[in-house]
Amino acid sequence: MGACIAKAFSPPSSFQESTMRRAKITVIGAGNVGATCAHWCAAAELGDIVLLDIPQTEDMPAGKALDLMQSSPIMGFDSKIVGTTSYDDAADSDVIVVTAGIPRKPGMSRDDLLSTNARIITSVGEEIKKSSPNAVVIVVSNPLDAMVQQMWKVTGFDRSKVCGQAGVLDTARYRTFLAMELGVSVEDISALLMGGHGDTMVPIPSCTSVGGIPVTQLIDPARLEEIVERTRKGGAEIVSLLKTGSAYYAPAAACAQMVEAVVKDKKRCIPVAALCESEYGVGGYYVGVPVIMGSAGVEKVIELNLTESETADFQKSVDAVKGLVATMDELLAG
Ligand SMILES: NC(=O)c1ccc[n+]([C@@H]2O[C@H](COP(=O)([O-])OP(=O)(O)OC[C@H]3O[C@@H](n4cnc5c(N)ncnc54)[C@H](O)[C@@H]3O)[C@@H](O)[C@H]2O)c1
Ligand SMILES: O=C(O)C[C@H](O)C(=O)O
Repeated sequence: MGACIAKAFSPPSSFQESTMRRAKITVIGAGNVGATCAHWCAAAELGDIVLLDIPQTEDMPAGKALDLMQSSPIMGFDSKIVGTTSYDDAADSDVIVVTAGIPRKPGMSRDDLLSTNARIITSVGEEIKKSSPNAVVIVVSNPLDAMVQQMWKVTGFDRSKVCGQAGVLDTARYRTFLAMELGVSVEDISALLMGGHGDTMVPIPSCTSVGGIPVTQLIDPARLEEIVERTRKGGAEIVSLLKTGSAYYAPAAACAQMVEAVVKDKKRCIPVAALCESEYGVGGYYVGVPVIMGSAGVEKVIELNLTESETADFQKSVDAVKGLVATMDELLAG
């Protein structure tokens, strides 16, 4: 009888000592956006995931990580997910998504989060600098453009390694509304929005098409402006519906797309909050622009020829970001 019992599987040592390793993805902030981002990244098997939150949350990150792991046999993924409150577990991450911070509630603007979240980003940035000096850092916390600027300043990382998620989400909202308007597949809509993650975001109609057809041939200017306006206020629309916080499914999916661009070196051409120096004459601020994103992070900022009115709107958006960064610097100095 004993001879029939199979021996416990013991992999050959070459299996155990494999030098291949999966990407290490850390998501900081295990709340709505963070946990959902971990979910999308695991489901797409982008790498092994560390879900990190503050010590006050005690076992919450471990609970969410274990719950996610237990979905793996059903969903069919082998990513490992660890929940923690210690940066030791996040050491030497390849990609870090930062969702730490408070979300807004109805009646608040993203800018109302500035003071609290700037302090949170400062402390998170100091930990990242120590524990994962080679990571590509994708900031999500709001107000986005100021938070990513602060993360870059605190870590001192190369500008290619620190970026912000906003444009992928804003563009996805725009594509969703255009598809709803035209009754076509979202997959056939290609669009670009630039500028800050706020009410001043700038649509670029010459870069918006439906199955290759310029959108301006399918939707009249007045209706298109209404759709753009709904997109600009897309975050507030979700906040007013949810009442307890802000959007997370689409934002988390947007983060996962950026993580995928890095871990698979996809060279995606997507809108990202990137540090623009001479580009677009911005002079050292983070703002949403089209970039090439791959394993090195933001590998190139693409400079477009904008029309006169697009340039004026983009400048207005950049000025709003500069004003917010100045206020943040004063708050942090005070
Ligand atoms: N850029 C975007 O497109 C976008 C989209 C959605 C949300 N957001 C922003 O993302 C942030 C998170 O939103 P949410 O809905 O996940 O909020 P949430 O409250 O559900 O989760 C935030 C988590 O961050 C944690 N946290 C706080 N301080 C921390 C620290 N120092 N270190 C680690 N973790 C910390 C909290 O404990 C909490 O679990 C908000 O600022 C929100 O405005 C941005
Ligand atoms: O609107 C918010 O506060 C969250 C996020 O920036 C969004 O656009 O959904």
